Amino acid sequence: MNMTRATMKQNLIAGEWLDGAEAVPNLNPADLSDVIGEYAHASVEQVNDAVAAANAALPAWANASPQVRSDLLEAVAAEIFARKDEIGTILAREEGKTLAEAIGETARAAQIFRFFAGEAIRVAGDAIASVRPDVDVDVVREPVGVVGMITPWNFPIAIPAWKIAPALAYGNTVVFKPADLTPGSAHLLAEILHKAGVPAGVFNLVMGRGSLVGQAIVDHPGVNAITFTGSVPVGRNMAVDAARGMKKLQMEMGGKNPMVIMDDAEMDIAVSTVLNGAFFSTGQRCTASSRIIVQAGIHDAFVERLAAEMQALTVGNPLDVATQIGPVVSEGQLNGNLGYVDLARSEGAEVIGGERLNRDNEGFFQAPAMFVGATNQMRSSREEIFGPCASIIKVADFDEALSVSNDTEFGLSSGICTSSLKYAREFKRRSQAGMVMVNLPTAGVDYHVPFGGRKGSSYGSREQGRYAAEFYTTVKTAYSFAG
Ligand SMILES: NC(=O)C1=CN([C@@H]2O[C@H](COP(=O)(O)OP(=O)(O)OC[C@H]3O[C@@H](n4cnc5c(N)ncnc54)[C@H](OP(=O)(O)O)[C@@H]3O)[C@@H](O)[C@H]2O)C=CC1
Ligand SMILES: O=C(O)CCC(=O)C(=O)O
Repeated sequence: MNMTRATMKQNLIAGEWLDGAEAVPNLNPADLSDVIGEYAHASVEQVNDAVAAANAALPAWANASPQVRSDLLEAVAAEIFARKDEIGTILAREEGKTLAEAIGETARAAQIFRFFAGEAIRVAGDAIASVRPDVDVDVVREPVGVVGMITPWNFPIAIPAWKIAPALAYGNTVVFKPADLTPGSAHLLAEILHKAGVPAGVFNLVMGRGSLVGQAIVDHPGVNAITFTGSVPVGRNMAVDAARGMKKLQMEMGGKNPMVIMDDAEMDIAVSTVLNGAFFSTGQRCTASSRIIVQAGIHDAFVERLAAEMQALTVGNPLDVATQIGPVVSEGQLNGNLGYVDLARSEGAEVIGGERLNRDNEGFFQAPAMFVGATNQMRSSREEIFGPCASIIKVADFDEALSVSNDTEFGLSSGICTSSLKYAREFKRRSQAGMVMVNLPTAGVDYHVPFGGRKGSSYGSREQGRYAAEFYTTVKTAYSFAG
């Protein structure tokens, strides 16, 4: 590999760009001959330095005027917007989603920074009458402190944006570890924050493996709060470690999201909703529809239409404009997906699609898959696959559809396609999920409203929108007696 130190992307610690303990090349999952860059993995000592810098920078940033914080976030938003094609191209190359999806995600990151530029100047409290005479009670929101952030590879700029923007808006300082598979978009975001003038130590980037760099952040006594998005197993262990250190914690994890198709659904809407929700972004969305629960009367016609349209999807290089489905993010993830395809078959489902596809330069391509005739008891219908695979489960009526849809350890997103107001209303009320969609895909959410789930999918308060303040601020109740 013809790489020089000059191309290496460094960590940002205390306002300085620094080499790490080792430099690791990152490859394009669609084309293994494409080396996107060489990224510096931070050492544990560097994590300690980043936490120290974040603590040192905290008092000044927490007391900076809201206008200063707002201006910074606005500048970051403007720069991301201006460079969205360039950033989107790196994102598509490192993660594998299509260029259109990658540019769309980048624009969404910019919108998130712009939204929190506004929120920074809207931090409000309460003046509450005391039960005692001549006593005033003020309830104010203050920053939580140093926030450690650990993010996954599947939304490598939007998820960091929806953690970093509110953290900075509310006066916190940040130590951020992006996913090892997708450091490129995170590094560009760090460059933009630095260029926009984020004070030294207020924002720190430490790249590297979760087991080392991520764990060092979670275990560090100088970190006050942890926000994590990723898998359930990693999240479970992290929760124990964070609780041991008495840290505030927010976690968004997996899903096995149901999409109910009722007999009275509009067929075009049902098919396009499932194509998008189950297979776009290669199914690599925690909000992806992975259990399609179909009422008996529409089942066969729906399956026939969906199979035809799924098989017509163009799988290929994300940089080709004709591509609708890019590669799986890594060989490990691809092998996991293929294992679930075999499992579904062995459990008795009829598998349509799902095979590995050979393309130039040994990319990790897989045909989207439907597991027809699945039951909700099959492991392939219960465990998160995180790939372009959906179980198709036939049910008799609305009550069975609702019961199957809630019969899962997860509770992130759910949906129903129906033309009945009664079913739509009942589903919205009784679905055990944090986000419920009617005639819309389970994935693809707005950037300014709460995001998060229930049961095994989430822990702690919501991300995004004004609800993010719950995590990124702590409430102080101040009493005063004028004498
Ligand atoms: N609910 C939600 O909002 C979302 C949930 N997800 C979930 O994320 C998963 C896919 O993402 P994936 O990146 O594979 O998830 P992982 O849980 O494997 O990794 C997530 C992040 O945690 C890091 N990490 C791993 N081990 C540790 C550790 N011991 N201590 C601290 N950090 C650690 C990873 O580092 P490393 O760089 O080494 O991988 C990565 O940065 C899916 O299960 C998906 O459902 C994804 C997006 C959104
Ligand atoms: O569905 C979305 O828009 C975002 C969901 C997300 O963050 C994810 O799937 O990882």
